[in-house]
Amino acid sequence: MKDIIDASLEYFELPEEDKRQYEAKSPSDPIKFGSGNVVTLAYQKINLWRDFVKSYVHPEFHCPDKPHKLRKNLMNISRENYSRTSVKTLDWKKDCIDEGLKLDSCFQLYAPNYYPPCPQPDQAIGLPAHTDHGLLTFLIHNGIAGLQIQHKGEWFNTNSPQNSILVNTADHLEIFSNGRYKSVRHRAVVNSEATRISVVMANGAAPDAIVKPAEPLVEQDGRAYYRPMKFIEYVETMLSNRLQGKSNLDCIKIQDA
Ligand SMILES: O=C(O)CCC(=O)C(=O)O
Ligand SMILES: [Fe+2]
Repeated sequence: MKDIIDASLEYFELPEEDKRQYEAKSPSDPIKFGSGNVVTLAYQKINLWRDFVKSYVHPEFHCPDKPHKLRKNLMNISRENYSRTSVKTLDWKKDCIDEGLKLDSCFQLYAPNYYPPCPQPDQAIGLPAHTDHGLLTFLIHNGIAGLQIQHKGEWFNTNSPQNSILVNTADHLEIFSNGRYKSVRHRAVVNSEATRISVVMANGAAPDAIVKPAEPLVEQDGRAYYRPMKFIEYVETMLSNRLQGKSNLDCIKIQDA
Protein backbone atom coordinates (compact mmCIF):
# COMPACT_ATOMS: atom_id res chain seq x y z
CA MET A 1 0.00 0.00 0.00
CA LYS A 2 2.81 2.35 0.88
CA ASP A 3 4.40 1.79 -2.53
CA ILE A 4 1.31 2.84 -4.42
CA ILE A 5 0.83 5.93 -2.22
CA ASP A 6 4.49 6.92 -2.72
CA ALA A 7 4.30 6.39 -6.49
CA SER A 8 1.07 8.42 -6.66
CA LEU A 9 2.66 11.25 -4.68
CA GLU A 10 5.62 11.22 -7.08
CA TYR A 11 3.23 11.56 -9.99
CA PHE A 12 1.65 14.71 -8.52
CA GLU A 13 5.07 16.21 -7.81
CA LEU A 14 6.15 15.89 -11.47
CA PRO A 15 6.64 19.10 -13.50
CA GLU A 16 3.32 20.55 -14.71
CA GLU A 17 3.95 19.65 -18.36
CA ASP A 18 4.40 15.94 -17.54
CA LYS A 19 1.02 15.90 -15.81
CA ARG A 20 -0.77 18.13 -18.29
CA GLN A 21 0.00 15.84 -21.23
CA TYR A 22 -2.84 13.73 -19.80
CA GLU A 23 -5.35 16.57 -19.60
CA ALA A 24 -8.55 15.03 -20.94
CA LYS A 25 -9.64 15.89 -24.45
CA SER A 26 -12.53 13.45 -24.43
CA PRO A 27 -14.35 11.48 -21.69
CA SER A 28 -13.17 8.24 -23.32
CA ASP A 29 -9.45 9.07 -22.90
CA PRO A 30 -8.06 6.20 -20.81
CA ILE A 31 -5.84 8.54 -18.75
CA LYS A 32 -7.13 11.89 -17.53
CA PHE A 33 -5.39 14.49 -15.39
CA GLY A 34 -7.27 17.38 -13.83
CA SER A 35 -6.60 20.19 -11.42
CA GLY A 36 -8.78 22.14 -8.97
CA ASN A 37 -11.19 24.66 -10.35
CA VAL A 38 -14.29 26.62 -9.50
CA VAL A 39 -17.56 24.76 -10.02
CA THR A 40 -21.10 25.99 -9.66
CA LEU A 41 -23.27 23.55 -7.78
CA ALA A 42 -26.85 24.37 -6.86
CA TYR A 43 -26.20 28.06 -7.73
CA GLN A 44 -23.22 28.16 -5.37
CA LYS A 45 -19.62 28.72 -6.48
CA ILE A 46 -17.24 26.23 -4.91
CA ASN A 47 -13.43 26.21 -5.05
CA LEU A 48 -12.07 22.76 -5.69
CA TRP A 49 -8.70 22.15 -4.05
CA ARG A 50 -7.52 18.97 -5.67
CA ASP A 51 -5.38 17.48 -8.42
CA PHE A 52 -6.33 14.08 -9.73
CA VAL A 53 -5.49 11.56 -12.36
CA LYS A 54 -7.69 8.70 -13.52
CA SER A 55 -6.27 5.76 -15.41
CA TYR A 56 -8.15 2.70 -16.71
CA VAL A 57 -6.19 -0.38 -15.56
CA HIS A 58 -8.53 -3.25 -16.48
CA PRO A 59 -9.60 -4.88 -18.82
CA GLU A 60 -7.10 -2.72 -20.76
CA PHE A 61 -4.09 -1.53 -18.84
CA HIS A 62 -3.14 2.15 -19.10
CA CYS A 63 -0.72 4.05 -16.89
CA PRO A 64 1.05 7.44 -16.97
CA ASP A 65 4.66 7.06 -18.21
CA LYS A 66 6.13 8.73 -15.13
CA PRO A 67 7.09 7.98 -12.43
CA HIS A 68 8.52 4.72 -13.72
CA LYS A 69 7.71 2.72 -10.62
CA LEU A 70 3.99 3.46 -10.93
CA ARG A 71 3.53 0.95 -13.77
CA LYS A 72 4.91 -2.00 -11.80
CA ASN A 73 2.92 -1.13 -8.69
CA LEU A 74 -0.30 -0.70 -10.62
CA MET A 75 0.12 -3.92 -12.59
CA ASN A 76 0.41 -5.81 -9.33
CA ILE A 77 -2.85 -4.37 -8.08
CA SER A 78 -4.88 -4.64 -11.27
CA ARG A 79 -4.03 -8.30 -11.76
CA GLU A 80 -6.24 -9.12 -8.80
CA ASN A 81 -9.84 -9.43 -9.85
CA TYR A 82 -11.26 -7.55 -6.90
CA SER A 83 -14.77 -7.06 -8.22
CA ARG A 84 -15.25 -10.78 -8.63
CA THR A 85 -14.08 -11.60 -5.13
CA SER A 86 -16.02 -8.83 -3.50
CA VAL A 87 -19.34 -9.31 -5.25
CA LYS A 88 -19.20 -13.06 -4.73
CA THR A 89 -19.10 -12.53 -1.00
CA LEU A 90 -22.49 -10.89 -1.32
CA ASP A 91 -24.16 -14.27 -1.56
CA TRP A 92 -25.90 -14.07 -4.91
CA LYS A 93 -26.10 -16.84 -7.44
CA LYS A 94 -22.80 -17.11 -9.33
CA ASP A 95 -24.45 -17.42 -12.77
CA CYS A 96 -26.50 -14.35 -12.26
CA ILE A 97 -23.41 -12.32 -11.35
CA ASP A 98 -21.24 -13.73 -14.15
CA GLU A 99 -23.85 -13.28 -16.85
CA GLY A 100 -24.99 -9.90 -15.70
CA LEU A 101 -21.72 -8.18 -14.90
CA LYS A 102 -19.11 -10.15 -16.94
CA LEU A 103 -16.56 -9.78 -14.19
CA ASP A 104 -13.75 -11.57 -16.04
CA SER A 105 -13.30 -8.39 -18.02
CA CYS A 106 -14.32 -6.09 -15.19
CA PHE A 107 -13.53 -2.39 -15.33
CA GLN A 108 -10.98 -1.04 -12.88
CA LEU A 109 -9.97 2.57 -12.54
CA TYR A 110 -6.96 3.83 -10.59
CA ALA A 111 -7.83 7.30 -9.34
CA PRO A 112 -5.48 8.99 -6.86
CA ASN A 113 -6.33 12.43 -5.43
CA TYR A 114 -3.84 15.04 -4.22
CA TYR A 115 -4.99 17.74 -1.79
CA PRO A 116 -2.19 20.21 -0.87
CA PRO A 117 -2.58 22.36 2.27
CA CYS A 118 -5.25 24.98 1.64
CA PRO A 119 -4.86 28.48 3.16
CA GLN A 120 -8.65 28.83 3.63
CA PRO A 121 -10.01 25.32 4.07
CA ASP A 122 -13.50 26.53 4.97
CA GLN A 123 -13.73 28.36 1.60
CA ALA A 124 -12.88 25.30 -0.48
CA ILE A 125 -13.58 21.62 -0.81
CA GLY A 126 -11.41 18.77 -2.08
CA LEU A 127 -14.22 16.90 -3.74
CA PRO A 128 -17.91 17.85 -3.45
CA ALA A 129 -20.58 15.37 -2.31
CA HIS A 130 -21.04 12.50 -4.77
CA THR A 131 -21.49 8.77 -5.11
CA ASP A 132 -19.04 6.63 -7.08
CA HIS A 133 -19.68 4.66 -10.24
CA GLY A 134 -18.91 0.94 -10.08
CA LEU A 135 -19.74 -1.83 -7.64
CA LEU A 136 -17.28 -1.25 -4.81
CA THR A 137 -14.64 1.44 -4.34
CA PHE A 138 -11.46 0.78 -2.39
CA LEU A 139 -9.74 3.74 -0.79
CA ILE A 140 -6.39 4.08 0.97
CA HIS A 141 -4.72 7.29 2.16
CA ASN A 142 -1.52 8.71 3.62
CA GLY A 143 -2.76 9.06 7.20
CA ILE A 144 -4.26 12.57 6.84
CA ALA A 145 -8.00 12.76 7.51
CA GLY A 146 -10.45 14.29 5.04
CA LEU A 147 -13.04 11.78 3.85
CA GLN A 148 -16.57 12.37 5.13
CA ILE A 149 -19.57 10.12 4.67
CA GLN A 150 -23.22 11.15 4.73
CA HIS A 151 -25.64 9.22 6.88
CA LYS A 152 -29.27 10.25 7.30
CA GLY A 153 -28.43 13.73 6.00
CA GLU A 154 -25.54 14.36 8.41
CA TRP A 155 -21.82 14.38 7.57
CA PHE A 156 -19.43 12.18 9.55
CA ASN A 157 -15.61 12.08 9.49
CA THR A 158 -14.17 8.69 8.65
CA ASN A 159 -11.14 7.57 10.57
CA SER A 160 -9.92 4.52 8.66
CA PRO A 161 -6.40 3.62 9.80
CA GLN A 162 -3.56 4.35 7.40
CA ASN A 163 -2.85 0.70 6.58
CA SER A 164 -6.41 -0.31 5.92
CA ILE A 165 -8.63 -0.36 2.83
CA LEU A 166 -11.88 1.51 3.21
CA VAL A 167 -14.61 -0.04 1.05
CA ASN A 168 -17.55 2.03 -0.18
CA THR A 169 -20.61 0.63 -1.90
CA ALA A 170 -21.12 2.34 -5.24
CA ASP A 171 -23.86 3.06 -7.80
CA HIS A 172 -23.78 -0.19 -9.78
CA LEU A 173 -24.13 -2.30 -6.65
CA GLU A 174 -27.21 -0.28 -5.77
CA ILE A 175 -28.58 -0.84 -9.29
CA PHE A 176 -27.69 -4.55 -9.48
CA SER A 177 -29.15 -5.21 -6.02
CA ASN A 178 -32.33 -3.32 -7.00
CA GLY A 179 -31.72 -0.87 -4.18
CA ARG A 180 -30.73 -3.29 -1.40
CA TYR A 181 -27.21 -1.85 -1.07
CA LYS A 182 -27.26 1.94 -1.17
CA SER A 183 -24.42 3.81 -2.84
CA VAL A 184 -22.60 5.84 -0.18
CA ARG A 185 -22.63 9.62 -0.57
CA HIS A 186 -19.29 11.09 0.43
CA ARG A 187 -16.99 14.10 -0.02
CA ALA A 188 -13.41 15.13 0.79
CA VAL A 189 -12.61 18.20 2.88
CA VAL A 190 -9.22 19.93 2.95
CA ASN A 191 -6.98 21.31 5.70
CA SER A 192 -4.38 24.07 6.04
CA GLU A 193 -1.60 21.94 7.54
CA ALA A 194 -0.67 18.88 5.55
CA THR A 195 -0.88 17.37 2.08
CA ARG A 196 -3.42 14.59 1.84
CA ILE A 197 -3.25 11.80 -0.72
CA SER A 198 -6.01 9.28 -1.27
CA VAL A 199 -5.75 6.44 -3.76
CA VAL A 200 -9.04 5.17 -5.05
CA MET A 201 -9.53 1.96 -6.98
CA ALA A 202 -12.98 1.81 -8.55
CA ASN A 203 -14.19 -1.71 -9.40
CA GLY A 204 -17.03 -2.19 -11.82
CA ALA A 205 -18.68 -4.49 -14.33
CA ALA A 206 -17.30 -5.11 -17.82
CA PRO A 207 -17.30 -1.89 -19.86
CA ASP A 208 -19.82 -3.33 -22.34
CA ALA A 209 -22.07 -4.98 -19.72
CA ILE A 210 -25.57 -3.55 -19.53
CA VAL A 211 -26.04 -3.14 -15.80
CA LYS A 212 -29.57 -3.49 -14.49
CA PRO A 213 -31.24 -4.99 -11.42
CA ALA A 214 -30.57 -8.76 -11.10
CA GLU A 215 -33.49 -10.79 -12.44
CA PRO A 216 -34.15 -12.90 -9.27
CA LEU A 217 -34.33 -9.71 -7.22
CA VAL A 218 -36.69 -8.03 -9.67
CA GLU A 219 -38.95 -11.09 -9.41
CA GLN A 220 -38.84 -10.90 -5.64
CA ASP A 221 -39.58 -7.16 -5.61
CA GLY A 222 -42.20 -7.23 -8.34
CA ARG A 223 -40.42 -4.51 -10.37
CA ALA A 224 -37.08 -2.98 -11.29
CA TYR A 225 -36.24 0.30 -9.58
CA TYR A 226 -33.48 1.31 -12.05
CA ARG A 227 -33.23 1.57 -15.83
CA PRO A 228 -30.56 -0.47 -17.68
CA MET A 229 -27.45 1.34 -18.91
CA LYS A 230 -24.18 0.23 -20.47
CA PHE A 231 -21.51 0.36 -17.80
CA ILE A 232 -18.95 2.44 -19.71
CA GLU A 233 -21.58 4.95 -20.82
CA TYR A 234 -22.50 5.51 -17.19
CA VAL A 235 -18.84 6.06 -16.24
CA GLU A 236 -18.14 8.42 -19.13
CA THR A 237 -21.28 10.44 -18.47
CA MET A 238 -20.02 11.00 -14.93
CA LEU A 239 -16.45 11.78 -15.98
CA SER A 240 -17.59 14.25 -18.63
CA ASN A 241 -19.35 16.49 -16.05
CA ARG A 242 -22.30 16.54 -18.43
CA LEU A 243 -24.56 16.20 -15.42
CA GLN A 244 -23.28 19.43 -13.79
CA GLY A 245 -23.19 17.95 -10.30
CA LYS A 246 -26.44 16.02 -10.67
CA SER A 247 -26.31 12.35 -9.77
CA ASN A 248 -26.34 9.86 -12.61
CA LEU A 249 -28.03 7.42 -10.24
CA ASP A 250 -30.95 9.81 -9.80
CA CYS A 251 -31.29 10.01 -13.58
CA ILE A 252 -31.72 6.26 -14.03
CA LYS A 253 -33.77 5.63 -10.90
CA ILE A 254 -37.38 4.85 -11.81
CA GLN A 255 -39.47 7.04 -9.57
CA ASP A 256 -42.45 5.54 -7.74
CA ALA A 257 -45.58 5.79 -9.84
O1 LIG B 1 -10.13 11.65 -1.15
C1 LIG B 1 -11.05 11.03 -0.66
O2 LIG B 1 -11.04 10.62 0.50
C2 LIG B 1 -12.30 10.77 -1.47
C3 LIG B 1 -12.01 10.52 -2.92
C4 LIG B 1 -13.24 10.15 -3.68
O3 LIG B 1 -14.32 10.10 -3.17
C5 LIG B 1 -13.14 9.84 -5.11
O4 LIG B 1 -12.06 9.96 -5.70
O5 LIG B 1 -14.19 9.45 -5.69
FE1 LIG C 1 -15.72 9.14 -4.41
